[in-house]
This record gives sequence, structure tokens and C-alpha cells, in this order.
Amino acid sequence: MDQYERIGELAETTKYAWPSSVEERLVASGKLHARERIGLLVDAGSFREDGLFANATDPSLPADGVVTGTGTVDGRPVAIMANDQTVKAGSWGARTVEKIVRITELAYRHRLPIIYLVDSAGARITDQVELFPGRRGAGRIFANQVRLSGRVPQVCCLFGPSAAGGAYIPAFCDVVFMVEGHASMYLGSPRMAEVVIGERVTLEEMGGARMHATISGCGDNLVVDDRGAIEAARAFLSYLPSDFEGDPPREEPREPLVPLVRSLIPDAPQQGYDIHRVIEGLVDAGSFFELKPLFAPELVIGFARLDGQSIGIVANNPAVKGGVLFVDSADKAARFIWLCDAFNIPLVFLADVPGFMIGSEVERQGIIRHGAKMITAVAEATVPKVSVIVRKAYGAGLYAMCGPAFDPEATIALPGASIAVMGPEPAVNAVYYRKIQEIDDPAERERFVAARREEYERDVDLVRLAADLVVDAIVQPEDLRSELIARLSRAAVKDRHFSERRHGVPPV
Ligand SMILES: CCC(=O)SCCNC(=O)CCNC(=O)[C@H](O)C(C)(C)COP(=O)(O)OP(=O)(O)OC[C@H]1O[C@@H](n2cnc3c(N)ncnc32)[C@H](O)[C@@H]1OP(=O)(O)O
Repeated sequence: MDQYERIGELAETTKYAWPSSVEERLVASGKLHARERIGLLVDAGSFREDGLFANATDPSLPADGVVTGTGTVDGRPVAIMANDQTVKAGSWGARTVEKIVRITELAYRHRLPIIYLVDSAGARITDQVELFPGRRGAGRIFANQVRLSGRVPQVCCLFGPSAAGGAYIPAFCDVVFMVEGHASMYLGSPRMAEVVIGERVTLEEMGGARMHATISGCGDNLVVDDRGAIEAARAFLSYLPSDFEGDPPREEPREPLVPLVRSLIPDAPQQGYDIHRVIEGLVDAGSFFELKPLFAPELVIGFARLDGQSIGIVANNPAVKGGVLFVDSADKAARFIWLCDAFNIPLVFLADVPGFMIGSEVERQGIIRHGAKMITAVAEATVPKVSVIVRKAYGAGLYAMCGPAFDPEATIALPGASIAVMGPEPAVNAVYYRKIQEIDDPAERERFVAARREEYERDVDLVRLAADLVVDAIVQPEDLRSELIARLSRAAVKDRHFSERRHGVPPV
């Protein structure tokens, strides 16, 4: 066998010579191999691999357990890292780490979105001296990811474990799609927790996909299988530019299937309704791509298209907990606003918010700090932003949903909207508490409260707010879509300078 043939054969065996036991395990688990995942992700024939022969002197470690390279997705170049779970559970040896470090550096230099296809046991414990502590050890992956953040999109599809150090790759990504039943993320495995801190929990309780998508917020969306994760990654990328200086791709405009009509929004401020119906009535048909739908669902975030242009939507959902803002909803909004602002995606806020939650439980959780984080993100966002008061915006909820003080291109109200420091009931109670207590006769007390309530509502009448230039326009529901399209297209030339400084010190 000459050198040409030898190299050809080595390349083939490195890529495809999986032992039959591996093949059987993959089929039984319903999982795909790293190379099959890449094949689904990129445009056919576009993948160019680096470091195929890493550790080629050890045939038990093909490519050292990771596939890296570049390809195109919908014609746009991307960088890819895919753990090979069939090689020592996708653990990272010294060459694995060097390959991951290199692909992150290439993504930085060439401004390529990077997709991490993760299925890994973390550091290869048996090789720790070579891979763990040095300048180009595993820590370098995370240092590079932090430098990439906001420069190019970073997407994680999580197909299996991402144990210990490996859990930080998803953590630094803009989005994490987790395959339900397979994906997990944890710093210490259940086995380790039992030994070290005496805790006995299942893998799902410790770091399963559903737990992270509903409770910790470390996962964004659950998907049913490997193909679903890849489809989600491709869809996510379709809303984003390739780097922080690019414009998001445009698509053909599509009218909503069912336009926004008044009857979708109940008049009574406390009555619940699903904000998804309002979103669907505004955006291009089928374009809403919700993120974190199971985490803090009282606030809805996601990408959509308006007249073919990518937008980010931040909307209160009165169908869940009345749309009140909590610690998690504030965090969810803040990170999404940062994402949109980093990648030039205009923001539309749909406010129907009674304010932030009150009570000792949320105070202990730091609701003030978390709320301030959301308000920081809103204030710092320099992309075009439009705030729509759908029905009500009370208290600091108005600020968090990009009220007039936060430089939206416009504050638009629907005709039934109200803006106030708080709802009428608590306001009357706050101001007249003692007087109300002093009235013994229940009927008289009711009359007194009703009269004060009427005075309060006169003060915050929408026409009065428009007369005082608090709102820029009052728009009928059926006209809101065209109003948003016109205002966002005119704001495209906006000066995005914010403040002379290195960076703020936000409350996080
Ligand atoms: C920066 C700090 C760090 O990242 S420290 C890394 C700590 N990592 C861990 O504690 C994870 C340990 N591994 C596991 O829990 C399991 O292997 C997981 C990931 C759940 C996968 O399980 P399963 O699919 O059943 O595979 P398996 O256990 O049979 O392993 C297959 C072969 O891979 C090996 N392996 C696994 N993990 C590591 C590792 N971290 N370092 C070195 N080798 C590892 C196993 O020993 C096994 O090897 P072999 O096939 O028996 O030769």
C-alpha cells in the first residue's frame, strides 16, 4: 500500500469504521453519530474538516473524539464542533481541546456563527495534565467563547451528556436546544453528588433536559430527537446575521393567517388571554420562533418576521400568573434583549403587565436586582425598539417593557390601554387606607372607594396621556401591524451610540 492509499484508508476508517457494538448502541438509543448530525446541519457537500488525524497513532481515539470544521447553512458559512460520543463518551483529550480551541479561534477571525453539537463526558480524566490546566487547556475554550459572545451567534444542540466542565459550552451559547430524554447538563453527576454531599437524585432531577428547560433556564427549547435539534438550530440561525455588523437575512413577507382584532383582548384588566394570539395576529404567518417557552411562561420571547424582517418580541402573557414579572421572567427578558441588541434585531415590546411581583418570597430572591437587570438591558438596547401598550402597563412594568423613558422609537397604545403607577384598587387602598378603615358602614365604604377609583381613572385616561405626549400614537388593533412595519423601517438608520465608557456594571 503506497502513501496515497494508506492516507485514503486511514481517513475512511477514522470517519466511518465504527465497531458494530457502537453501531448497535447508536441504533438502540435512537441517537445519530456526530458525522450524521453534521450532515443534517450543513448544505450538502459543504463541510471541510480540520484535524481528522488528531491522535491518529491511537486507533481507539478516531479524530480524538471531536469533529471540527466549517460548512455552510443556507449558503452562509458557519463553524462546527461536534463531539463524537462513540469515542470515550465524547470526553476531551489534549487534541480534542486543541481542536475545539482552534475552531473557536477560526470562528472569531472569520466571523463565523459557531454551532456546538454537544454529547460529551467533559474532560478525559485520564489525560488531565495535558488538557486541563495550561494556557491552551480546556479553560481556553470558555475564554474564547466569552470573546465570541455578541460577535457571532453561538448555538448549542445538546444530544447527550455535557458533564462537569463540558456543561459550560452550552452555558456560554446564545441558545441551547436539548433533546428530551437524552440531553443532560450538570457539574457533578448524581453518582458524585451521592458520594460528596449525600444527595440521592435521578439524572433527570439533577440535570435533565426538562428540568433545565422549565426550572434552571439553562436550556432554551426541548426537542424530540437529534433531527429536531438540528432543525431548530437552522431555524434559529435564519433570524440572525452572521456577525454583529451584519443585517439579519430578509424573507418574503407573509400576511398573518388571522389578523389582530379587538375581540382577542378582553376589556377587563384582570381577565386572562393568551398573548400568543396577539403575536400571531401581528407577525408574518408562521414566523414566530419562541424561545424558552417552558421557562417563566408569564413572559414570552422569540424571533418573528414583520414584512420579511427579523424582529425580537418581548411580551407579557396575561394567561399565566396574570403576566406579572418575576425573577426568572426578568432574567429571560434581559438575556433575549441583549441577544437582539448584539445582532441588530429590532425589538417589539407588547406590554400587558400589572408590574413586578411583590412579597417576601420574591424580595428574598432579589426581585429588585433581577428587575433592574431587565431594565438595564432595555435601557442599553440601541436597536430600533417600539413599545406597544396592549392593555395595561403598571408601575416598573412600564419601564421594563420599554416605556417612554427608555427611548423607544415610539410608545403606541391600543385604545383600551391604561398606564399608571399601579392598578386602581391598590392605588386607592394605598392613598386612602386609613380613611377606608374608619368608615364603618360597608355601603358608604364602597361608595367612597368607587368615587376615589373614578377620580384615579380620570387621571390616567389614555387621551389625557396622549395629550401630555406620554404616548406617541393610539392605534386600532387592525392597524398595529402596518404601524410597526412603518416605524421600524424608518428607524433602520438610527444612531446607536449609547454612552462613553468601557461597559456598565449591571445588576445581575
Ligand atoms: C473540566 C473538568 C471536567 O470536565 S471533569 C470531567 C468529569 N466527567 C465526568 O464525571 C463524567 C464521567 N462519565 C460519565 O458519567 C459517563 O461516561 C457518561 C458521560 C454519562 C456517559 O455514559 P455511557 O454512555 O454509559 O458511557 P460509559 O460510561 O460506558 O463510557 C464510555 C467509555 O468512555 C470512558 N469515559 C467516560 N467518561 C470519561 C471521562 N470523563 N474521562 C475518561 N474516560 C471516560 C469510559 O471509561 C468508557 O471507556 P471504555 O469504553 O470502557 O474504555
